[in-house]
Amino acid sequence: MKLTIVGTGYVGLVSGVSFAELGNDVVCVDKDERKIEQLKKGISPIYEEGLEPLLEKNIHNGKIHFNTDLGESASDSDIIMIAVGTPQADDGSADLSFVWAVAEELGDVLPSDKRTVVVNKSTVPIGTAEEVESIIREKNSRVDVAVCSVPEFLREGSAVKDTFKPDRIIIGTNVSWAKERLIQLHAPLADAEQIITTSPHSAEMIKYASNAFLATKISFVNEIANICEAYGANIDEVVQGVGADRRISPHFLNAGLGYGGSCFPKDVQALIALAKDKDYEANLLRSTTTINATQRLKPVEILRQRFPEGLGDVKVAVLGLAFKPGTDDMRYAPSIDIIHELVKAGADVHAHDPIVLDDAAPLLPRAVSLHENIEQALADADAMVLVTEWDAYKQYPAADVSSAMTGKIVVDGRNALDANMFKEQGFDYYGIGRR
Ligand SMILES: NC(=O)c1ccc[n+]([C@@H]2O[C@H](COP(=O)([O-])OP(=O)(O)OC[C@H]3O[C@@H](n4cnc5c(N)ncnc54)[C@H](O)[C@@H]3O)[C@@H](O)[C@H]2O)c1
Ligand SMILES: O=c1ccn([C@@H]2O[C@H](COP(=O)(O)OP(=O)(O)O[C@H]3O[C@H](CO)[C@@H](O)[C@H](O)[C@H]3O)[C@@H](O)[C@H]2O)c(=O)[nH]1
Repeated sequence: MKLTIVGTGYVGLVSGVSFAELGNDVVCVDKDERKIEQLKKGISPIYEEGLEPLLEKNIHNGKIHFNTDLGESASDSDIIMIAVGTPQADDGSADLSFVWAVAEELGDVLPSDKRTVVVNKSTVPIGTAEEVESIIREKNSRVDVAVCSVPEFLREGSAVKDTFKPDRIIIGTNVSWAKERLIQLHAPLADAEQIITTSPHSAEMIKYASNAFLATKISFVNEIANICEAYGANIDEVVQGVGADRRISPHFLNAGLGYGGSCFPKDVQALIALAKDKDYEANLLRSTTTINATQRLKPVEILRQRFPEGLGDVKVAVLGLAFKPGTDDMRYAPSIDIIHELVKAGADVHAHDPIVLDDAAPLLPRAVSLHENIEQALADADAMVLVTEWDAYKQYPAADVSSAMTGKIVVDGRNALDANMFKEQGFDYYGIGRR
């Protein structure tokens, strides 16, 4: 099939490369000329395992092309996917201006003599597919188009794997020819029972509900971890016991510094705003966000207690800047808030990340020192705070941490370190819900 994908962020690029790998002819379009120039050379603008080899291979095979102009491929495509950003607006709702702009453009370029499926892959409020279709039809009343919702569920850091091994594919449309075409496109990726067809409204809600549930699961386990701490119970043992109930499952129950990234924070806010538009107060989701905002500052709270005289001149090594391992994405990363708070309190902060340093700098206070190797960040530190659980940190010997640092305080914000190893080295170890 011939596909055009609009937007080459995580979703557009990973989908484009994956559908090309499956034998489709793909054109990825982005307004960002610099990105398109890089992509034409096989350079991925994002760090994502397994993406660049697939990109190079499919450029070489001629299955994927890149363009800044939507018009060139749109008139010839069987399916056009919208994968542009839907960031958070000031009132918490989803800012749909990029989606509306693409809809306007599609109204100008879609042909009247060919059936085109337009797919919304971006995460958007209920009713957006309908609205995109009316914008297109207002511009061209003779157009033969069906606008559908096929939300994306990939995770950063495992995006390629998730695309080729999805738990489910949601196809939201009430138009039978569009449904058939979309089932045919996605069939190589999933078993028939994994392909769930719904109305566009339900598909749009499935995406928000999935992210809101997962975010709430994280805030739930963090709340339980905080209560564990107060009473001396251990969250690892508690999760093992709770997660053994198959109705709950042990997955996505890692206590830590809460969720960050480009999706959960904005999507939970967008769902709260969507409910409010219909006069419904989403109280559970509000609690999810409140717990999350407090949780990320736990390391600062712990250090304040350890240094009651204040953090002035206390040297703190912060390990990990990206919002999670396996990505260079800094969007809503806990490290940003933690470092800002530490610097505000007068601490001398030295940070490290194996992937993201230069791109992180503009988001951090100027006073922070960024280091390319772990040893430099740890040198003479009074305390170490692990923010992102990169393998490099998990594998770093406690004895080496001990010899590099002056102090003996370690705050393991992701419960990723071996507490006993650190205790054996004489450290005061602080985990989340585990001591
Ligand atoms: N990042 C993820 O892991 C993920 C996963 C699932 C769903 N989503 C959702 O998918 C959507 C895209 O997310 P992302 O992280 O890939 O986005 P992103 O913001 O990283 O990238 C979007 C791209 O779209 C381009 N763009 C904007 N307007 C354009 C236009 N009119 N024409 C052509 N290109 C245009 C931008 O230049 C940018 O390169 C969002 O709604 C997001 O919530 C993201
Ligand atoms: O048990 C857990 C699991 C995750 N996290 C945190 O939650 C955030 C999100 O993690 P993850 O879901 O792995 O990454 P994302 O790439 O943000 O993916 C989420 O957001 C995407 C965008 O909508 C969806 O497509 C995915 O299905 C959904 O998992 C990160 O900060 C993690 O550190 C925890 O604190 N505890």
